[in-house]
Amino acid sequence: MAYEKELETALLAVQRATLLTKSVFTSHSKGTLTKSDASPVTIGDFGAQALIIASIKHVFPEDEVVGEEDADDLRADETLRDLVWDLVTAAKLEDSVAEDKIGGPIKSKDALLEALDSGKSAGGRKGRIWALDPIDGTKGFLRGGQYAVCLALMVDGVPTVGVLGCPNLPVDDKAPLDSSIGADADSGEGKGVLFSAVKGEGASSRPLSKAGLQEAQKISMKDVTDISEATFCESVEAGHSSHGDQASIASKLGITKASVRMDSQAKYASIARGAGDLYLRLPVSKSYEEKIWDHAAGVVIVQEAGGEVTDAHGKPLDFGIGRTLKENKGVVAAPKSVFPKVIEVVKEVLGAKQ
Ligand SMILES: Nc1ncnc2c1ncn2[C@@H]1O[C@H](COP(=O)(O)O)[C@@H](OP(=O)(O)O)[C@H]1O
Ligand SMILES: [Mg+2]
Ligand SMILES: [Mg+2]
Ligand SMILES: [Mg+2]
Repeated sequence: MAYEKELETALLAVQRATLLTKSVFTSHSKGTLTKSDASPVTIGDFGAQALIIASIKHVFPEDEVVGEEDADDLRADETLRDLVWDLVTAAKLEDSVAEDKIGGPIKSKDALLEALDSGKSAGGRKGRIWALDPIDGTKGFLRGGQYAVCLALMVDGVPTVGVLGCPNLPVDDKAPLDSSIGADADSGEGKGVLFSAVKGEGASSRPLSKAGLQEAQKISMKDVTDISEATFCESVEAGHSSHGDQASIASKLGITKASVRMDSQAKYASIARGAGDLYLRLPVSKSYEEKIWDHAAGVVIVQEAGGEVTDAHGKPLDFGIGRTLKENKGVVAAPKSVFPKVIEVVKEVLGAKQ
């Protein structure tokens, strides 16, 4: 199997970091700050990024990382730094062999800051670069809804290994999606999944565990024959994608079921396992550039589960031009069989607005 060590490292790193985020949700104040773009960030985001980068650098010291967060806020605030330090030292996998594989605990507060600051790669078309979103859907995380810990290895600008930790999705790949999934999904019995894919080798899911890795099972998208029966997923946040355009597209496709709204790349995971069918993310603003860490892992998982993903104009997403998808606008993901129909209608709806 290709990229075996990369996949194992990514799975263990994401598993450990996802446990950290759960511990923030249940027992700490979330230490929420507001970033310069007015979006929230928490001690969970900082802790998860530091732990994942430390894991990657332990196994693959030469690899670069494009990570969403950095250590500026922690360098400026000792109390915040101490909170994150307590979190990362408590987040250990119970299986010591697994924990050792990703380097064991972070050694010092300086090492914590260094790891957190090692996600500053500019990205690019050459070599091995990891794209990391320590908590995707921070707003969902704060609400007790869906969120995901997201990590992908890009090789020469192409997402090649992808892992998503989704603590609030049901373990059962067949569990039906309904609108409550995005609203009140706090982790309980039967929740918590790790999704993964390696290019050319299919996609899998496995239950999240506190120890080593559980056994995986293959996942695939649903074989949609009648598009009007499809379930479509979209963001909870109206500021992240155009609910209005998405409703028009669904209506033109003959879809009568309400959309399932959920935060984060849990949307990619949910369509990849066939719980939903389509993911529509139509832009709300002309100037916003989608970030590579918001999509890289989800895209390879959907592709390997039998789906196609492009931007709203039908252009392939180009992950090789930096930290953002600046040559693309919006995202559309669907099973291959119905993708041409979906993108035709997306173009129609966008065209009518010109
Ligand atoms: N105007 C905008 N358009 C599209 N995406 C946006 C946006 N503003 C923020 N985002 C991104 O939307 C992500 C969440 O996506 P979703 O709506 O699918 O949950 C955020 O990730 P973070 O939560 O990691 O910051 C953020 O990067
Ligand atoms: Mg963010
Ligand atoms: Mg994100
Ligand atoms: Mg994030």
